[in-house]
Amino acid sequence: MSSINCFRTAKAPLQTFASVSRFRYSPNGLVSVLRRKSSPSFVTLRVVSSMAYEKELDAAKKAASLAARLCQKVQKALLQSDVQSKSDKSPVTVADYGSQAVVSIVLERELTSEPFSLVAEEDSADLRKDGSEDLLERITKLVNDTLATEDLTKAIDSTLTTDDLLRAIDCGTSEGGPNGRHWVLDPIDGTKGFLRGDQYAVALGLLEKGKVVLGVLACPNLPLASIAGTKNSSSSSEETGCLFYARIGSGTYMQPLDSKSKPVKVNVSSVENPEEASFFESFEGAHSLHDLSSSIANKLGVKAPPVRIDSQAKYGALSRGDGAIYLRFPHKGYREKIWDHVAGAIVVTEAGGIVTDAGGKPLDFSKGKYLDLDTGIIVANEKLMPLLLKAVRDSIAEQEKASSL
Ligand SMILES: Nc1ncnc2c1ncn2[C@@H]1O[C@H](COP(=O)(O)O)[C@@H](OP(=O)(O)O)[C@H]1O
Ligand SMILES: [Mg+2]
Ligand SMILES: [Mg+2]
Ligand SMILES: [Mg+2]
Repeated sequence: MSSINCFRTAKAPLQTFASVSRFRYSPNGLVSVLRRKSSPSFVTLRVVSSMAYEKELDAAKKAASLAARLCQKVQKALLQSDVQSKSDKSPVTVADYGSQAVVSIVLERELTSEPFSLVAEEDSADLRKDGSEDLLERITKLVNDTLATEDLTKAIDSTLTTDDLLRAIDCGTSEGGPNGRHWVLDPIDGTKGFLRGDQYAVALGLLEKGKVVLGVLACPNLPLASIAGTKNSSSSSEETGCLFYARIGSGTYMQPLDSKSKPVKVNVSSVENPEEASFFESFEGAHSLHDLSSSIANKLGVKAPPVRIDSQAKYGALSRGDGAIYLRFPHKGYREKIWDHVAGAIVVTEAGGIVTDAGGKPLDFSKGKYLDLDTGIIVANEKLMPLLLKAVRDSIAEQEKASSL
């Protein structure tokens, strides 16, 4: 077992190190593992910096909050004509495109010093088709109005043209992958929830060499108060609008979306007895096998009915302990996208939760746009996870046996 002198900043110049192998996470921030040429078994962990990604996080919070402001405006005035159905039949709205443009413009202006790679859900193909001119004008106006409400460090020298808008939307065509730095954006996660007037989120994360290093979730319709015990949170009349954010090694925080009031550090539920636990799942039965989730919950001994809400707002609610478990089992053949989970995953893990696939493997965001995983995604705290994994295994085995008869 190689001895590791933890967290001493490497004194020797880098060339004496044979290799700087993969990054590791530590309470002190991102560390790199350095192996000396002279004694490869002796490694030095170098704290890359406990303040790593601070300016990226500030930019991400600003971008997601501004994009959420645009979405709130559209949701309020949502006209049926704003709903376009993309070739893949999922409804896409003016706000989806506007939100993606705002995020890429703000990130590019706030982080000028580095190459900018964005993996995002939307692209401009439908907006470039004949007959989309009016829609394009409306989105451009919406984005200009939204940007004008914020003093960006690099002021926008002139209002955006429709070409600028298309370019901003198409910034998001990176494929991601295991090398370098990639922003990952879902401009509106939970489009169906958005159209229904329920939960949705602007979800923005950052990958460094395939690992999530920061995430922001802007959840305009999520109540600031806990939604524990509610069925799907949309009936609440309390103050709504939450911004969750997390940076590797630095915990998860939540603040009201529209105010500068002090953020509070949040932690996942500490429930150890499954009978006292509650679980979250997709509102949409088309997105997750509700019967499998309920059989797992029964096996686990969970008494409370599921809380069904749209989008990664579920990860935000879990990070502050509103529920203890999240179960997501897509129907056969569906491939999860990384933008549906990057931001939510780190918001939960930095709040003390565990996010894995149904086989207990951590999610691998380094393989491009898709998450190839075993069956589904499960989230719980450290105490419940072993029990949950067993209940998942047993339920899936039962279902496979029943379907083979
Ligand atoms: N058949 C399916 N199975 C699982 N997820 C699906 C799905 N069809 C769409 N989704 C994804 O589920 C996301 C919403 O998650 P949730 O079900 O938790 O609300 C959608 O994000 P968008 O709304 O950004 O398209 C979409 O990417
Ligand atoms: Mg979609
Ligand atoms: Mg999504
Ligand atoms: Mg989306």
